[in-house]
Amino acid sequence: MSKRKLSRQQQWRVDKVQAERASRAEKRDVRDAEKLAAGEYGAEQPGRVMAHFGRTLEVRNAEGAPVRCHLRANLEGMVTGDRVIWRAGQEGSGVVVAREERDTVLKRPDARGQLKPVAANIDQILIVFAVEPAPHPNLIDRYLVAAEATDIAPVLVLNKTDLLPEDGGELGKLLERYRALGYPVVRTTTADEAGLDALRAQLEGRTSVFVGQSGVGKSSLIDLLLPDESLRIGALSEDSRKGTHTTTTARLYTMNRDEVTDGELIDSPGIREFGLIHLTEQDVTDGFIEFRPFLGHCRFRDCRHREEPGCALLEAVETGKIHPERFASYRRILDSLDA
Ligand SMILES: Nc1nc2c(ncn2[C@@H]2O[C@H](COP(=O)(O)OP(=O)(O)OP(=O)(O)O)[C@@H](O)[C@H]2O)c(=O)[nH]1
Ligand SMILES: [Zn+2]
Repeated sequence: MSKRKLSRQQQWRVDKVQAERASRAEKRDVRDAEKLAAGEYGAEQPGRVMAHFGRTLEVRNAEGAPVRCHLRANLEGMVTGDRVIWRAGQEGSGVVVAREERDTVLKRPDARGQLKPVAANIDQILIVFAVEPAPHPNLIDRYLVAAEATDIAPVLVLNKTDLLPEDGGELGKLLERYRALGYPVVRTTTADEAGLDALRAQLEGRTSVFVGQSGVGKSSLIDLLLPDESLRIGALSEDSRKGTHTTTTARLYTMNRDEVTDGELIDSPGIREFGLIHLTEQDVTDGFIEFRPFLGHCRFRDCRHREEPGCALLEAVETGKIHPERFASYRRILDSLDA
């Protein structure tokens, strides 16, 4: 009895809080609508979301300057990288009135395990690995599968090439295998001036994210690419001092060199960990791009490509059209899903 009463009271409180929130949002929307109608906001213009803090967005205007904007109440779920339409208000702030269609979207599971967008309009995922700690080929394949599932182009970045033996070693051979599959491969080292030249060329004119296991040098690379580092680190630590969640939300950085904009990075701790997310068996099969010509050609329609007679994938491995190590890696990733 008392339990039911309590829960009814709780329900009442929840309803009240929600009603108040809706009413506030509605009032703000009415105010916005009035201001828009009264011409208090400027003309519609394009912008890009650089960061977001709840319903407040940092939007980059056409001149590249940041503008603090709020969202109209009917808009939801903006993420860093979104292209938006906004209108300037008074005192340098603005209001976002629409979101443009996304080319791509990167998702991550939230605390409840549901996939949520974290960044949009990314052109390429840079999978960083290093001579030290050496990558397990299985790990590279896992990242590639996760990238293929997003439709964002993956690029392999081998860092710490200063530690590579003269002949390129095993890693050199491994890289050639991925290059033969059609993946771009870029070599970097933070140990010499020209060590990032190839990477810079790959980043030019595109929006990129860096992913990869701990210790491969992601921070070192990003620090060199964004020499305005003190600003970046300052912003992060200031936010964490305030105890907000800002450090975990993604931010878009523009790389400026000699006054020329040569590329954009979207970065956050969550994005760096991308690739170790949950995958389905279908994602894994689709993520091995060289399997594609053989899929659908197995004798049995429900072939799981284990020991089935007439398996087109196993035949392709036999005849050397699929590398046995890639196939073994495929099996290992599938087995890890079952576990
Ligand atoms: N020899 C060599 N060492 C490097 C190079 N790049 C980075 N390092 C070193 O590798 C270590 C790890 O670099 P980080 O940049 O912290 O790696 P990270 O990927 O950001 O690691 P997490 O922050 O753990 O995700 C540091 O001691 C760097 O100085 C390189 O090109 N050559
Ligand atoms: Zn098969």
